[in-house]
Amino acid sequence: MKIRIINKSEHELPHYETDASAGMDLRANIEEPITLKPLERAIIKTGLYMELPIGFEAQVRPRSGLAAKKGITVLNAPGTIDADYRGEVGVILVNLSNSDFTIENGERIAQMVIAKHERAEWEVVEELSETLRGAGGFGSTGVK
Ligand SMILES: O=c1ccn([C@H]2C[C@H](O)[C@@H](COP(=O)(O)OP(=O)(O)OP(=O)(O)O)O2)c(=O)[nH]1
Repeated sequence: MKIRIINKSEHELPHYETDASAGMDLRANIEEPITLKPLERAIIKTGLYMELPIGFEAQVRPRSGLAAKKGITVLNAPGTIDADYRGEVGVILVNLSNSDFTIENGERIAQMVIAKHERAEWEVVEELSETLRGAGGFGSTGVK
C-alpha cells in the first residue's frame, strides 16, 4: 500500500470522544510466519510505502501490549522514517522474552506516530554559552 500523509491542523483533530490515537498500527506483511527466538531480531516488512511532507518524520514505536505481555519491542525505537524515504517501511522487532515468539501475517506489530521536526543548521564555535548545569549529567543531581 502507498500512502501520502497529510498534515491535519489542530482544529481539525478529532475530539476525544472519537478516535484520537497518536499511533497508527503497523501490520506485518509477510509470506510466512517468522519466529523470533529469545534475543533474536528481524526486520519485519509492513507492505507500507509512504510520502511525508517535508519537515515531518514518522516514528516507529513498540505496542505496549506486545511489550508487556510478550517481551516484544522495537529495537531501534523510535525508528525514524524520513520524509524522502520511498522504500517499504520495516519494523526491527526483537524478542526480549525467554520464549519463542511467532509473528503471523497481518499481525499488528508496532505503531507509527507522525511528528513535526525542526530543521537546523550548525556552525563551529570557539566557546559554548555558560549554563547552571554546565557539563553535569548522567545522574549528577542524584536520584531523590
Ligand atoms: O525502523 C525503521 C527505521 C528506518 N527505516 C527506513 C526509513 C528511513 O528513512 C531509512 C533510513 O533510516 P535510518 O536513518 O534510521 O537508517 P541508517 O542506519 O542511518 O541508514 P541510512 O544510511 O540509510 O540513512 O530506513 C525503516 O523502514 N524502519
